[in-house]
Amino acid sequence: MSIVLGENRYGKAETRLVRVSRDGDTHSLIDFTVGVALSGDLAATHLTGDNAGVLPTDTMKNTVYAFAKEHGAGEPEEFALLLARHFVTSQPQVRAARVSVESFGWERLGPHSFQRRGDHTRTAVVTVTVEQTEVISGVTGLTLLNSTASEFHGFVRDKYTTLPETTDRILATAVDARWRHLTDDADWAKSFEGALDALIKGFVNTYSHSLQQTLFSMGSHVLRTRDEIAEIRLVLPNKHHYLADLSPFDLTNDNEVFIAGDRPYGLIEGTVTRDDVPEALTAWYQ
Ligand SMILES: O=c1[nH]c(=O)c2[nH]c(=O)[nH]c2[nH]1
Repeated sequence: MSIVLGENRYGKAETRLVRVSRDGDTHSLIDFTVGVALSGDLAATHLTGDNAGVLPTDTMKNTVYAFAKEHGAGEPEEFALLLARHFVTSQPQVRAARVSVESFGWERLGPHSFQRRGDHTRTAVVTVTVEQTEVISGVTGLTLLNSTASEFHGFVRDKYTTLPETTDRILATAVDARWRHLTDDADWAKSFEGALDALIKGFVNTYSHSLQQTLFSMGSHVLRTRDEIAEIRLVLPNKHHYLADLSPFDLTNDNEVFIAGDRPYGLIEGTVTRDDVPEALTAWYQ
């Protein structure tokens, strides 16, 4: 038996970047958390401690800030592409760079005043290898609720099943979605807004018999409306709302008073894809 080094990568996680752009008294704001992970010919440092091929993670962090000054931060996908391409083209031992960006929205309150938006976070993950580039955009924490138009019945029952069937329930989730682009060149802002709108419309306009059905409908709606997107992965927690039992107080409850559940929660996950698109790079699966 011999012991060998398996897959590895290294980088700087969660570099916090705020970039202010000044146009006279009117400022604009970009707020990113950036992750960099590099892989390639890095066996020596693991096997012998020879660091000749190791670009320090501290340098990666510095590069994020220097690029924000030199190039501006721009759209998350654009900034991630710039950084990933830089590491692959400037470091011969680096074969792949994965740059992730979480972008936090700030709503304008005045020329130089802002309010942090808490309703969702935009994400981008770019992987650049010597041969290929892959751009994944996404959203997390997009919380949606339909107070009706949701049923759940006809499911399997065994001796442990207690869940009552329902033809009218609250359906709520916090959407965590990632979608893979067909190319590395798009109007990223427009594409994101379009995909977000399609996800929301898909949720709102689906009469649901399960969160699984809603997932497929949301994903399909994105692919039908956005030609530049190859496939989409959705992770949807089922934010259960339980009907409160008001019978001890001689009160009826016609789907009006609910207990918002916390844990545990159902977790519905799925990919919706076009059947004619090329295979994803590994970044998709991480
Ligand atoms: O939409 C749902 N899908 C399920 O698989 C499930 N399971 C469950 O208990 N409630 C629900 N709701």
